[in-house]
Amino acid sequence: MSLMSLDRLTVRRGGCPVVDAVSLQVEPGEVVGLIGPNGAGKTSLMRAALGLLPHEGHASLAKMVPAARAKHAAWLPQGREIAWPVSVETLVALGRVPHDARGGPADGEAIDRALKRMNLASFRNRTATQLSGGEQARVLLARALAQETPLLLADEPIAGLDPAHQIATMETFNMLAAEGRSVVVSLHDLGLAARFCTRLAMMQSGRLVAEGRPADVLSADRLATVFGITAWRQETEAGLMLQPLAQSGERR
Ligand SMILES: Nc1ncnc2c1ncn2[C@@H]1O[C@H](COP(=O)(O)OP(=O)(O)OP(=O)(O)O)[C@@H](O)[C@H]1O
Repeated sequence: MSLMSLDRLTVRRGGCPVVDAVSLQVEPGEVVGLIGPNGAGKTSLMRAALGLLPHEGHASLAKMVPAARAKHAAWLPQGREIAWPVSVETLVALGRVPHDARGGPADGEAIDRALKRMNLASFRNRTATQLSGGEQARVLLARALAQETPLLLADEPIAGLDPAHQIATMETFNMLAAEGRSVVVSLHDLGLAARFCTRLAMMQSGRLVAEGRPADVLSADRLATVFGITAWRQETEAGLMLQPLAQSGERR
């Protein structure tokens, strides 16, 4: 059974479709990378999919009542503002609000798992607002992980993380997929998208222009016409290795 289903999802802003009739299914065990240049519509697509933006077409999550949706899908938005000077543990515990365990052992275990997954166990008692930008980003992702939902939607979760934590975060997404959960993640790092996503959905000007295996989606032609770049690319046993090299000037 699909964890998320979009059928001709359309979002209009100022009369223009910024998401244009996108259809996408997400099955259990997938890490779906949403890629595309700035302004392609990635954030709008995820927000509309969650019912956070007015839209046309069908979005399965948007149809759910909020209490059920919060148990089904966690959301990590692009904005990383932490408003209150609470401890890291308190902030991560907010991820348990949709569940009914009322601070019992099940909540404690979920919080521990999320802190461990984001390598934050030693930060547990630190004040969240006093952490570095990258550390705060990891805490907010831990809060989403503590929700322990079948589906996680994350908007540029590795932006601002150091290389080790970027890789660790992508590995965490792969671990969730191995457990039968799924992640939809927007990314600008095409190299990490190629290596760690099981499937890529490429957007351009609101439209889904390609979808499938990273090695198929990230063709030299699409890198030129959608992103305006050339790249070194090689298929290996570990997946597609890709390094952007230069602007190609061919972007349409
Ligand atoms: N509140 C708004 N009002 C009008 N237009 C908007 C609004 N928010 C976004 N847009 C427009 O919608 C389009 C898609 O924006 P969106 O944020 O979904 O793109 P994105 O692919 O996530 O971009 P980025 O990679 O830069 O984060 C852009 O052209 C943007 O200018």
